Amino acid sequence: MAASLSRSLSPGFHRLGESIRPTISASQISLRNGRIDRPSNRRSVRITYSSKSGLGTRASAAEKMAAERSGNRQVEVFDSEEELAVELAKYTAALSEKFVTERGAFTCVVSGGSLIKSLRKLTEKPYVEEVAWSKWHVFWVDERVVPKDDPESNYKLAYDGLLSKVPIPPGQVYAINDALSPEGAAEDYETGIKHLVSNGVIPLSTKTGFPKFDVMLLGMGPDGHVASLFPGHPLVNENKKWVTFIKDSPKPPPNRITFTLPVINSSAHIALVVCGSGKAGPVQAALGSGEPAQVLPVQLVSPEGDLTWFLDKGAASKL
Ligand SMILES: O=C1O[C@H](COP(=O)(O)O)[C@@H](O)[C@H](O)[C@H]1O
Repeated sequence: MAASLSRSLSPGFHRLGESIRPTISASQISLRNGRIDRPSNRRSVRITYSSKSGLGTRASAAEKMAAERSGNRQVEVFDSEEELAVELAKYTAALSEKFVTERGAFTCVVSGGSLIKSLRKLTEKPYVEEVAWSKWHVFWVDERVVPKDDPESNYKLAYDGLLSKVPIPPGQVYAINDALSPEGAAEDYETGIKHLVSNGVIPLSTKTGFPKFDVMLLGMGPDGHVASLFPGHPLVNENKKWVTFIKDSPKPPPNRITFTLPVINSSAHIALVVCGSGKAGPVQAALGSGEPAQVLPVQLVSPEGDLTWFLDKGAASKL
């Protein structure tokens, strides 16, 4: 496992519970089995929903079990990506404070893609100075098996956009070994996580026996893929491994490793961050009344902890 950067220790962050939300008309939102909650002092629409997924009638038993998990589900819709980014930084910093206070470490899993740009506010004041970066442990939910300086590398994306700008100790940034084959890199990443489980950095879920990360900050592709789990691909059904590989990714590059759904769904918190009207269809399938031709991976994201959707108006336009 590789590491990437180093700087000094920062004091803890103390902003839990503060709230600044953007404006959107509640009349723009409707949701099957959902409830719109818009207190007068809030500037975004918050939707709390009781239906755990939009799986419809085609769901398998495993899919329905995932849909029955018990954490809170919340949807936040923002007027713009800029406003979403402000709130995402606040959410992430608050979770960092919570877990650092509770257990002295914060395990944060990131995806690649547009998510990283939406984390940019963490590199600005007050977060850059006040978050307890020295306690962070950073992982990738998926990674392309390419060199770390390749433009396709999720590590490079995160390094350039976030990790090079905040003082996380290099030994706590867990990149893949890109010198290995996809099979080897997946096995190596899983071995590294097992080591951190045995060290007590990552707990195991008492419900599932899979590693329980504090937060996963996930993006979603326009086809409804999350991590490198693509619609209709057999990897979606992997239920034993923690990390697996794909050599025929429909989105280039073809060679990738990815966390499996049981690991994703064992998380304490998941943020699904989705922007743009090009992604409104899968958002509708997961949260609204859409019935896609096949079950989409995003519909199977159902953590035992809390799930918060961060949507801009475009992504929420079909709700
Ligand atoms: O290939 C990937 O795509 C997804 C979605 O990316 P986006 O740019 O459409 O947000 C990303 O979440 C994943 O980590 C990445 O490997």
